[in-house]
Amino acid sequence: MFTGIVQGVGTVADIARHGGETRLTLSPRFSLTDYVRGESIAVNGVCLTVESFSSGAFTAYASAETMTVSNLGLLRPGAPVNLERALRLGDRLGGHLVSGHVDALATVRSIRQAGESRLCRLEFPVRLAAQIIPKGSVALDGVSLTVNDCGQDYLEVNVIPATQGETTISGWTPGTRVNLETDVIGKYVERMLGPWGAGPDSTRRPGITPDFLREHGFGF
Ligand SMILES: Cc1cc2nc3c(=O)[nH]c(=O)nc-3n(C[C@H](O)[C@H](O)[C@H](O)CO)c2cc1C
Ligand SMILES: Nc1c(NC[C@H](O)[C@H](O)[C@H](O)CO)[nH]c(=O)[nH]c1=O
Repeated sequence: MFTGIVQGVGTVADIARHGGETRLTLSPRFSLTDYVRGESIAVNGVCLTVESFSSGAFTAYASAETMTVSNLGLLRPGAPVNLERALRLGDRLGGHLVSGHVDALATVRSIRQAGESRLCRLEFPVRLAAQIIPKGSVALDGVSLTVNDCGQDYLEVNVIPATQGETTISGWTPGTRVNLETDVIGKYVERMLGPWGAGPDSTRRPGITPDFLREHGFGF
């Protein structure tokens, strides 16, 4: 688990393709020394397992699925990535609970300056709409952000100067593809509500209607 409080940026040092799978070598641009083989590190919000490490870099092996679902498949040598080590029990939960399982790619549609902040609007697949709510949290490229505003296929986040300075978000431009992880609690709530959930219009299930109640013995 992670919290979406990115610890620093790293550089993609090497990309070695093995069919659809890929071995990534990543160099943190900050001090990261006490690695443990097998530990989890979120790279742009994608949970990866540390395979090997040296003083200035570590390697992780990404599956074909991971490379397809996330933007790791779009990276080129020299690209910057957000890095976060796994949450240690007892640490402050400064962001929100992030699993490191990316749900989909979102696309940056517009960026507006608002004072020193940047209002970024991104488009996401409609199937995720029920899991994204105003003032809820999302992880975008592994960064925990509050949803300012949202609709069926878009969300807007306000990126403050500190976050711009400590993450790759300063490099976003319209068209940038970003890893989106929705709030894990929203996923469970949606699943538990099952057929009664309020999905997006295109997938809406029947809901609790007077007819539904009558059919199930709640006559009135
Ligand atoms: C603890 C943990 C470790 C993971 N390690 C890897 C890994 O080494 N390589 C990989 O391709 N995917 C790994 N994944 C899955 C990966 O994060 C996932 O496929 C993408 O986030 C897309 O959903 C891991 C997931 C978790 C939760
Ligand atoms: N919730 C918002 C944040 N949170 C802080 C970032 O997650 C953090 O700065 C980053 O992970 C680097 O450590 N930042 C915002 O700009 N906007 C938010 O809504």
